Amino acid sequence: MSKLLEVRGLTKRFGGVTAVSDISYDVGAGEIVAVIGPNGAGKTTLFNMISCFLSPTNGEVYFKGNKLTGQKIPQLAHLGISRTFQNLQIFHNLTVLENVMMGAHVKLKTNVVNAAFRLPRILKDERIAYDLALDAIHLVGLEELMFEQAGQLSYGLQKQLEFARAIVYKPDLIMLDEPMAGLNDYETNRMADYIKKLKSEGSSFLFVEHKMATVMELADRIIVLDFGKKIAEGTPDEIQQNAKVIAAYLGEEVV
Ligand SMILES: Nc1ncnc2c1ncn2[C@@H]1O[C@H](COP(=O)(O)OP(=O)(O)OP(=O)(O)O)[C@@H](O)[C@H]1O
Repeated sequence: MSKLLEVRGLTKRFGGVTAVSDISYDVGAGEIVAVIGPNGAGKTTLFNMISCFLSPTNGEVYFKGNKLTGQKIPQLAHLGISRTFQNLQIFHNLTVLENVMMGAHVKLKTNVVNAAFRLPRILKDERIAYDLALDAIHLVGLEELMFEQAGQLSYGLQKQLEFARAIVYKPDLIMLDEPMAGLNDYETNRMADYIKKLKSEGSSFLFVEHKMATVMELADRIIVLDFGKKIAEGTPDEIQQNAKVIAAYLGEEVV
């Protein structure tokens, strides 16, 4: 499996606290990799460094063989990476369709001058954004709500909307920060189905998640953090039998 993402020796210190310590791993093309660990283990800090929201104290990340560390955040979409956040980042006063189209525009070349003069480029981009948005809305089954204001949706539907926005420009790597948090069992299963469907079409995922049943069901490989360090890496079966992981995190009831 060819390497899509390479994380090399990432470390982050906040004053005296080492939140992430010398973490390395890869994500292969078409692979689903989960990062798990107790609260405060460093998962979000690691995610933020990979997605260029935070500069590492040490270490680097490569995407498709090119250095990702140091890139500007808007560049990520052009490189083929998207991410969601623990706290939803959708526009409550815009419709579902407008929210998802905004996700598509991140990648399209539309700029303010083109938009103001309605140059042909913007009309073409609008059309592309609309078509991409419809595909993404269809995937998550929000067609009937696409003209509703996002703020009117339930939390579960808002999470589906955020997911649709993250995948709208068909990124190669989709980074999800706790995609199942706050979802009921039905919504969790639906979200898992979207992830599996996109994987079957070639997308790769890196996700942080606390719901272990989902992690074990979805992940090809799991990275386990504890106190900022990687204490294990392996398949779901290997991780469930790993004594260090059981002691630090999983506990006996999950295994
Ligand atoms: N901006 C910051 N300044 C100082 N310390 C921070 C900062 N961000 C994170 N930390 C510390 O780094 C450590 C790792 O935090 P992080 O949020 O990455 O953990 P996490 O595994 O994502 O936790 P959770 O599962 O609760 O989301 C914690 O000790 C946290 O207090």
